[in-house]
Amino acid sequence: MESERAVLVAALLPDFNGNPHDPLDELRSLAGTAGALPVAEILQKKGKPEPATFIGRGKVQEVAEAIRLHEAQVVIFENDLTPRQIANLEERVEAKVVDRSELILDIFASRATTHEARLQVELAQLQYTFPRLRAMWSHLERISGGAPTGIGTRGPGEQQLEVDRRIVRKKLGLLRSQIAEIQGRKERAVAARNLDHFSVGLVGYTNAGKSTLFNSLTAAGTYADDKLFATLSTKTREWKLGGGDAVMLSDTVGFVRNLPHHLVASFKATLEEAVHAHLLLLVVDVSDPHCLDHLKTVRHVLDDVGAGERPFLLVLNKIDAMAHNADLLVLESEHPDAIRVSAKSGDNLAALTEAVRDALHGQVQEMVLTVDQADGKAITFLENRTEVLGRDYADTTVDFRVRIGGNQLDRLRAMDTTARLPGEAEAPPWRASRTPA
Ligand SMILES: Nc1nc2c(ncn2[C@@H]2O[C@H](COP(=O)(O)OP(=O)(O)OP(=O)(O)O)[C@@H](O)[C@H]2O)c(=O)[nH]1
Ligand SMILES: [Mg+2]
Repeated sequence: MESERAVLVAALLPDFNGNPHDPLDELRSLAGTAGALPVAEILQKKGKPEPATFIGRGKVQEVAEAIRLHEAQVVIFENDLTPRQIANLEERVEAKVVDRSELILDIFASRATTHEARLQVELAQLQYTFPRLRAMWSHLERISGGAPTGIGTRGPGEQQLEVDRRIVRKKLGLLRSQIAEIQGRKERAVAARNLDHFSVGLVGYTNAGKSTLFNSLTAAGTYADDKLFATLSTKTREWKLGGGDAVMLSDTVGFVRNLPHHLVASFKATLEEAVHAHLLLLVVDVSDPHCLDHLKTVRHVLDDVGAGERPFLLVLNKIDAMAHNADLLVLESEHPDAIRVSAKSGDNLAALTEAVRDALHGQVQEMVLTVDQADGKAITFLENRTEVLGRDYADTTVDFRVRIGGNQLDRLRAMDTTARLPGEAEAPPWRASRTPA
């Protein structure tokens, strides 16, 4: 299929949070990922958007000329537009107009390979379209010569709109319940797995090399590609660290600046799998001159999904392809424990493995657990699964002094025994297990 020729447009408002030196940098790669060929770029600095067309009248003219000159078929906006603005712009420039959210939704739609991801994208797209139905219809009416323009607004168009709305609402409900069902099943599986294993999540900006790293570390065949959002669904495999140690490693969807709101909402559960990981590997592509911005974005999204406080290791990837990068120096001074690797060549992956192994063993704590003397289940577990350093008998209870791994402790708690940890009843298991007894 031939690429659509695209004119890229950005209105730089005071709250613009992209790259000030190259404001269209990200939109360019998003457009390329969606299969468009950017042929012209138009910028406008503005204090606030024009209500009708977002950019000013003169700029609209410029866009229309660029379309003619470069024989472009589509205009892609860095900004999100209202349905009315899109309709107005399309009329004036005589080409299709797409905004940033639509573009990202489109990419996600083309990438969704699992059932769950397809449902999630469909939900996000419908949610995005829903408030636009009215504008879409009146727009259609206008370009079809203003079909049934009866008195006021109660024409067939309005009835059609109601029907459409009802259909969409029903469909939204159906999608939500289907997704909830899949996710419920998955959550239970993840929870069960996390009790048995130490889990590690790969997170990072899209195209950072997460899947490549995942493949190198687990010798698995996950789809890696030089495209944004190559991975939409979380994949988990065992990662053998050597010396009999193993953790569960998860590959996840990449992040990008200003992810459309609906997309974050419908992918929240997928992103939240990262929340449940015991350790996050935050992968940064240091061959990208904007890697500091990318890291900022990633931390932002992690905060959004409630994973901002998870323990993490910073992984500086693509050191083989690194040019001089001022951002890298900043990163390394702020994160002295960051690990430089090349997922592609395998360089320094041993150091990464070592760091994860440290994190795994760092979880082992010495603590005192009190159990009832009659609680055979707890006592058997402690005797067989932990290193018992001492036993102190009281009337009906016994205090075990043990060295116990965090996941062992979680498992013990899930078994519903009488084992208790003084003063930690309120704390979540993983935080608790890190607090020395
Ligand atoms: N030079 C170099 N390229 C790498 C390295 N690691 C990954 N790449 C390339 O970077 C591109 C993106 O890799 P992926 O592993 O798909 O990235 P990702 O983070 O999974 O991307 P999404 O799933 O889209 O978020 C691919 O073309 C990889 O071959 C590396 O260490 N060095
Ligand atoms: Mg990937």
